[in-house]
Amino acid sequence: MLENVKHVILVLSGKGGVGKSTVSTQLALTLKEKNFKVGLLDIDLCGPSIPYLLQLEDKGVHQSDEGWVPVYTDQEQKLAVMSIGFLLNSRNDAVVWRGPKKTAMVKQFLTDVSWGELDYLLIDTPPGTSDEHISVMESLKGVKCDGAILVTTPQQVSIEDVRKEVTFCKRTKIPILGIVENMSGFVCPSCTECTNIFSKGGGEALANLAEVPFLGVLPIDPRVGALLGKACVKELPESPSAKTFNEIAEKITCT
Ligand SMILES: Nc1ncnc2c1ncn2[C@@H]1O[C@H](COP(=O)(O)OP(=O)(O)OP(=O)(O)O)[C@@H](O)[C@H]1O
Ligand code: SF4
Repeated sequence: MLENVKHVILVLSGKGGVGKSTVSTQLALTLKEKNFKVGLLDIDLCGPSIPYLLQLEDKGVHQSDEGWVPVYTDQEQKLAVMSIGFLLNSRNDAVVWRGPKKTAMVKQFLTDVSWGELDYLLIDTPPGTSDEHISVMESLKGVKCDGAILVTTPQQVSIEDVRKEVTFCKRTKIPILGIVENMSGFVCPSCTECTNIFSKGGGEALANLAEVPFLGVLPIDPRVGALLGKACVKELPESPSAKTFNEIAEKITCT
């Protein structure tokens, strides 16, 4: 139920493993730190990683008269989370479903979860432009979707895939809020020097080419990978990643 959800934002990536779930999770935690009421919906049915990234793997959802009650990360109920991972018996269980069943599940997530009042609902999608994306777009018809954040890494192959996502968004008329370049350089844990392992600036170049906003760069920072449930902006406030997460949150919340 999205009636009382003010803003819906999709997080997309063309390729797997580029850090889309990390960006979704940290963005949700950043918005929570800024005192917004936030929801995080993980519709990556085959590889749900949000329960792990938020250390909620032992949690389950239950049904109420109003629908599925999401899992809250905190007592004040400022961050609500829903994932297929909460419905599986074990983290080793796999979802081996065909398209129509996946589509039905995604629709159910959008219609049957009792989100309550939310300022922002972030939807972490599976990589690519598959059934799940298309069904989310269909289910979101009539719902105000603010747009999509596209996550890429600096390598050419990832940039090419995100280019397809740009085309997908334009075709399905989803506004693009901007592109984030993740794993852009490596922050050494010993001296915090940032070294560019791969080429840099591909995400920004693509953003310029596609005429969409560039939201910023996030370096590979082992400290960020290890945060698991903790907000980067709170735990590592001086880090380059915290700066970028704050900037992205500001850009999103002022539109
Ligand atoms: N900026 C970063 N610094 C350090 N580690 C990172 C960073 N971004 C992502 N990671 C790590 O890389 C791995 C993959 O990230 P994540 O699960 O967010 O990717 P994804 O794009 O959502 O993958 P999937 O294909 O499962 O959807 C995780 O172990 C995560 O902790
Ligand atoms: S980045 Fe810093 S700590 Fe890491 S190897 Fe280089 S100089 Fe040493």
